[in-house]
Order: sequence, then C-alpha cells, then structure tokens
Amino acid sequence: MSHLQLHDLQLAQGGRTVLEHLEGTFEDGAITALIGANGAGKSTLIQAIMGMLTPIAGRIDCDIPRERRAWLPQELPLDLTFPMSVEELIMTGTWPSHGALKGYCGPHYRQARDVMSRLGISSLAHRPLGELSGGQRQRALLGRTLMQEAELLLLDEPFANVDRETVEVITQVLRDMAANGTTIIVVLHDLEQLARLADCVLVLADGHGRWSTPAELIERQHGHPMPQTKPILPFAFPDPS
Ligand SMILES: Nc1ncnc2c1ncn2[C@@H]1O[C@H](COP(=O)(O)OP(=O)(O)OP(=O)(O)O)[C@@H](O)[C@H]1O
Repeated sequence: MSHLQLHDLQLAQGGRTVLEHLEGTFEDGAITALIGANGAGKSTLIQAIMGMLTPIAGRIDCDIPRERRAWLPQELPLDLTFPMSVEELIMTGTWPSHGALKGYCGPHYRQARDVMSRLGISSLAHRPLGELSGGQRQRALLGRTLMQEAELLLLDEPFANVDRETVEVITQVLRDMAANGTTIIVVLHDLEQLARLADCVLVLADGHGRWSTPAELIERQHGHPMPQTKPILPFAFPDPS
C-alpha cells in the first residue's frame, strides 16, 4: 500500500526546471533514502512533497493529511535564545492537530513522557533547548514528530553532527515508526548509514530520479556486496540510465 506517489513530476526553482519525469511509489512503512549531489534537487522534492512548492507538471498524490506530515530540516528550525524546554518543544508536536492555543491535557503529558523515554531524554525534560548538545537537540526534534504522530516523515541528514549513541537511538526510532506504517524519506550521504537504515533509494542526478536498493548502490560503488570501510558517497555516480 502507498499513500504517496509521484506521477511524471516536474519541479522548478526560480523558473528553472530542477527535476523532471519523476515517477515512483513510496511504500507505507518503508524507509527511502534520498540521495544526490549538492543542488541535485533533494530539498526541492521535499518541499514539493510537503506541499510548499507547486509542481509545474505532473502531480504528487498524497492522502496523508497535512497535520500528519512532518519535516525535520537540517538547518535548525529553532531560535535557541527562545526560552523553551525539551518537554515544551515536544508538546508542540500536538499543535498541527490540536491547535496551539488550547493548552495540553493529561494524556498529552503522558504521551510526551513516553516519547522522551523512547528517545532517552527523560532527564532533559526541563532543560532549555539552548543548553542541549547537537545529538540531544536532534532527539528532541524527532520527539516532536513522534508527538505529532507523523504518518509521513521527511528528514534531512538527521545524523549530521550527532554522537554515536544518538545515531543508534534515531535509527531504532525510525525503524519502529516505519514498522508502524509511517512513510519515511531521509536525505543521507553516508553509505554505511544508508545500508543500515534504508529499504530503498531514490537517486537524483541530472534532473532525473532513479530508484535503486541499498545493496545495488553498494555493489555499484565498491564492486562487491558490502562496504569494508565507512565510505561517503562521492556522487560521481550513478548515471541515471
Ligand atoms: N529559492 C530558489 N530560487 C532559485 N533557485 C533555487 C532555489 N532553491 C534552490 N534552487 C536551485 O535549485 C537546484 C536544486 O536545489 P536543492 O536545494 O533542491 O538541491 P539539494 O539537492 O537539496 O542540494 P544540497 O545537497 O546542497 O542541499 C539548485 O540548482 C539550486 O541552486
């Protein structure tokens, strides 16, 4: 089953076509890695899927309501001088469906406690965001999407500048979300993380998209089935044929 499909999609930025003839089905509960060189159009596609950019041709079929779509950009969407605690940030995940002004009730606080426990940040509940490490902040931001009960989650380089333990925690949480049916699309550059996390891969290159699998990607990259070291995708490949 799929709640998200691309049909002959063409997207432009500033009047210039960035991607065209993009086709594909994002299976429910699958984690798709989105890869491509700088400027290949990864953010452009994410913006379109989030409904922030209108296609110039083709269409995106997505029957997941806006309030269940979450985006974790790489640039921190937060003013760290704003006096907000981890718990308060996580509670804002209720805003898209519950509204920002209604206040919270008991079940919201219980859910937030569960979310923080899953992410290993319970002891940070009352810590101001400005006092968190990069990894702690990333866990809190992911906690907000759990609170939102996102059915579609897009993440841009969630493992950039985070510690090893946070990588493990985020990987497990994303796997659990996928197992519960969430459609996950994640921009990745690290081949080892891609191999551990992704079920399929959408490669953007030269204005086109090509579907692949982690195994195929690794084989093409190395000429053998599994990576021996921790390679970073150089994006000299693959050709989109
Ligand atoms: N607001 C904009 N106006 C004009 N051109 C834009 C705009 N945003 C992006 N572009 C151009 O669109 C193309 C795709 O950009 P996009 O940000 O989608 O790439 P990306 O794959 O996400 O790159 P990166 O890995 O560097 O984040 C690039 O050539 C970029 O210069």
